[in-house]
Amino acid sequence: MTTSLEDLERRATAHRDRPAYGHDALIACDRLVRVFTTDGVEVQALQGLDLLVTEGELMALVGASGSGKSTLMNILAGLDVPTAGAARVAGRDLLAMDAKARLGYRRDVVGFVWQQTARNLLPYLTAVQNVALPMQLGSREPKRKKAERADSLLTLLDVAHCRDRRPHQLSGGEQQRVAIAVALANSPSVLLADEPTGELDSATGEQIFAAFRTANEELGTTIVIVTHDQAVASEVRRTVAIRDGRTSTEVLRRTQVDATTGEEALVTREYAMLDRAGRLQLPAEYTRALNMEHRVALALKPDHIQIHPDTQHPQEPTP
Ligand SMILES: Nc1ncnc2c1ncn2[C@@H]1O[C@H](COP(=O)(O)OP(=O)(O)OP(=O)(O)O)[C@@H](O)[C@H]1O
Repeated sequence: MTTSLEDLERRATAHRDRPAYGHDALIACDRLVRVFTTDGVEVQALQGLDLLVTEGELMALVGASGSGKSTLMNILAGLDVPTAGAARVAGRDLLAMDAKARLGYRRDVVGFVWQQTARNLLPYLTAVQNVALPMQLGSREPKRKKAERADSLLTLLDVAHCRDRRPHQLSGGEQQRVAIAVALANSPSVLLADEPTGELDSATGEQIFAAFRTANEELGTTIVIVTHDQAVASEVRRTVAIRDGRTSTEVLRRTQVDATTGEEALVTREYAMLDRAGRLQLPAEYTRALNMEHRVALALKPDHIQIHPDTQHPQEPTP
């Protein structure tokens, strides 16, 4: 079959008119690359990472140590700049911001909660003073309004009783809940949290996760949590796994109501990410189970693609 000039023109027009990648996402990372060079040695922390997060989502990022999670979080937090690719958060281009725009971005667009409780709060300020501080640097609201907002955030996160205490007079869990209130002080579009339950026991970790859920449901804040905590990862609707500096698989969870019994059940489904070049990362446990290495056999079916081990097609002898 030959392709006419009209066909080519039609295809080119359709391609041009397609909305840009991630146009309706709040966070859009497109082939993000971050290379670190130390003593002449290059480390590719991010190797073309694609990630879309929609407004109002509460999602988790998981991955082995060194897979690039913190590198990604630092970029999204405006603390680091990618080497290549594109990243947009709430309409801001993270590669094109000058120092002033970056400062405004960190103050007004994103809030962050770090694993080390000590990094989140100033030790010589009380809880309510810690929450009020970003507001003083940020919005031009009257002082009374800011004080009211600081108190209502502490109440929302169930730490109103800690109002006049300094961080060392708070438990680890209370410190993290106050830290979430600080991160929400300037009503950011996105709240980023890097291992926020990492230093806490599992019961306290659950309380912290409940605080994130409250922030997401009550204030509509979009939340991205990096976690090793399986309990947190399995409570969110979407968990994205990062492997070798790329997003590899994604687990989506939804509640399904049985039509006859009316009972609710949680349905979980795992997906592999298809990047814009058509590359697919198969989960390591799948490829290991079927001894898939180097090459797999593909077959296109009407509604799916089959992937088989390369047993019928032995490897070409290497020269
Ligand atoms: N500032 C830096 N200079 C040099 N290499 C770095 C730097 N930051 C990170 N790396 C390297 O980049 C890779 C990704 O690191 P990153 O901290 O993003 O991983 P991670 O998934 O957050 O790991 P962990 O779960 O252990 O925190 C690692 O190989 C790390 O050694």
